[in-house]
Amino acid sequence: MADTPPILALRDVSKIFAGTKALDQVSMEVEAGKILCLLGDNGAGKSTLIKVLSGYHPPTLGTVLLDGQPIRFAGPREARQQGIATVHQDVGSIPMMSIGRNFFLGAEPTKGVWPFEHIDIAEANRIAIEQIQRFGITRITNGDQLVGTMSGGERQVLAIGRAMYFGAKVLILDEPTSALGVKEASIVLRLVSQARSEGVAVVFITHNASHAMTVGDRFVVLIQGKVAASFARGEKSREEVLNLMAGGEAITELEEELEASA
Ligand SMILES: Nc1ncnc2c1ncn2[C@@H]1O[C@H](COP(=O)(O)OP(=O)(O)OP(=O)(O)O)[C@@H](O)[C@H]1O
Repeated sequence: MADTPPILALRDVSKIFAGTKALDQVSMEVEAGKILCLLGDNGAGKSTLIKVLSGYHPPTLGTVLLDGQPIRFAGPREARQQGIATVHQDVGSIPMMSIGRNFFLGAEPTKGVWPFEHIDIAEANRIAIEQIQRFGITRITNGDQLVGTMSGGERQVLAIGRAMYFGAKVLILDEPTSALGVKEASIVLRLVSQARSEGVAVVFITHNASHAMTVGDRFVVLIQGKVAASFARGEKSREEVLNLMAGGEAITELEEELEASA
C-alpha cells in the first residue's frame, strides 16, 4: 500500500512583500495525529506561515499541498471548509457573549420549523459545556455564563474544543500558551496532546521552547523566513533548541559578555 501523504504540506514556499522575503523556500509537512511545533523569534515569519497555511496569503512562489494535491486556496473560508482551523492567541471570543452562543457563533442548533424556527439555546449550552468538560474544564457547568468570566486558558480550550467539535483536520494554534501561567498552559498543552490522540494534525506555533518540547513530535525552527532546522522529538536538547531559536550567536555572545563581566 502506498504511503498516505501528509494532510498539509509546503514545498519551497516563499512569500515576498514589497522587497521583504517573509518566507524563503520553506518546505514542511503536517501529519495527522502529530504535533508539529513551529518555533521562531519575533519577525521570523511565523505569522506569515500561518497565513499561507490557513489560506489568507497565496504563496509568491512554491506550492501548498492538501492530501498530496497542489491547492491554491481562494481564501480562509475555503481552507476552513477543507478542515483547516486556526485559533489565534486572542481566540476571537466575545467577552459579553455566553459560552453556549460563543461555541456556535452563527452555527447554532435550531428548534422548530420555519417560520417558527429559533435557536435552541438549551441545546447549544448543553453541547458547549459537554465539550469543554471533555477537555478538562469541569468547574464551568452553565453555558449561559459569559465568556468574559473564563480564564485565558479556559478560553483557549473553548476555542480549540470548538474547532475540534466542528471537525477540524488541521488545527493551527498561534501562540496558545504564551500569555498563560504555568497551570493554565498545562491545561492547553494537555488538550493539544488530546487533539493529537484523536488524529488531528496540530501546528503549534510558539516561541516557548519548553512548551513545544513538552508535546511536540516534530520541530521546525524559522530564522529570517528560512527553515533553520527541522528535527524529530529527542534529536536535540532544550538548550540546542533555545540556541537555534536565538540564532545561536546572539546567545553565545551574551553568555561570553556575562561571563566576562562576572
Ligand atoms: N503584509 C505585510 N507587508 C509587508 N511586510 C510584511 C507583511 N507581513 C509580514 N511582513 C514582514 O515579514 C517579516 C516576517 O513577519 P511575520 O509577522 O511573519 O513574523 P513573525 O515570526 O510572525 O513575528 P511575530 O512573532 O513578531 O509576529 C517581517 O519582516 C515583517 O515585517
